[in-house]
Amino acid sequence: MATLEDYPKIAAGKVRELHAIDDDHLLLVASDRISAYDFVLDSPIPDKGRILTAMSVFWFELLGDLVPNHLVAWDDPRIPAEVRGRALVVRRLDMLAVEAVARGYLAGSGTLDYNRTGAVCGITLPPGLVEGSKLPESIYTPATKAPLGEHDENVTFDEIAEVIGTEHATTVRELTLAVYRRAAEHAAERGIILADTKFEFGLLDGRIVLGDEVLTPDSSRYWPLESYEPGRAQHSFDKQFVRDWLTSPASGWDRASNTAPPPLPDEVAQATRGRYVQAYEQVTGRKFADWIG
Ligand SMILES: C[C@H](c1ccccc1)n1cc(-c2ncnc(N)c2C#N)cn1
Repeated sequence: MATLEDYPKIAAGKVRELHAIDDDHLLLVASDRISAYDFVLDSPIPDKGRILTAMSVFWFELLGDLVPNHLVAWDDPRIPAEVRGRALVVRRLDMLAVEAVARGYLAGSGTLDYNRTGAVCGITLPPGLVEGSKLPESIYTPATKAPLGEHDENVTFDEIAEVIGTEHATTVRELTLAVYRRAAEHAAERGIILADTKFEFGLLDGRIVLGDEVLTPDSSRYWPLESYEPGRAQHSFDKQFVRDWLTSPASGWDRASNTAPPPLPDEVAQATRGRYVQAYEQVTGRKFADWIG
């Protein structure tokens, strides 16, 4: 059985790592780390890596008829025991330099751009929209990847086409919107608003293939349908307990101080685990207890 040390680390994000298995395969590892307010917290959320990995596997299977993907295996002897259930064997792709974002609702940087310009990524939106507004139709709002810890930069379709070519830029836009719309419809039927999501695509033998994690609460905004109310920041399905505790007097933390947040109380970490489990079971109809690792 392989161990993680056998696989050289080739990339690291805030909460994930990417290792090389061989020339054609990578190991995509999800940790139990959680980030909030642009900080990676000291406190892990038990099983977060396994839950989000199980979610990606579900979505890859559900959406496989819309777009080919890089997933090779999730239960495989190449996966070290220490990361089993929170690691995927994936095909090595030639990644396209675009953060392929689809938005069905106005939030975050989308609201910021809209308030400044009336548009997002060059797409003019109707007047009168507010934080959380549902858009008349979902839109493609690509971004360029920023260095670790900085926010990606929203750009226009033409700016992306300059970088990856019009043909690939067009295919990425079509796939991003089609996959998001299908996923958002599935989630909405199960009481979860998928407000937006970010995909990464790569080339494999000249074909465009969906990579990375997909449609997880780390790559998407998950809002509980029952508390949806345009005009304010929406409750995060998974991160709201963490945000509420960190911004409460109980934490003793001052968000404006730009100092690292304190560790979470166990009950906040456990309640957050519960929200990830609930999101998984609500979206997939599967029991997390049945997942490996
Ligand atoms: C942004 C993301 C990342 C993940 C984990 C940690 C840091 C970054 N990433 C994914 C690849 C990548 N490269 C080639 N083939 C692939 N199949 C993938 C994937 N997935 C490169 N970077």
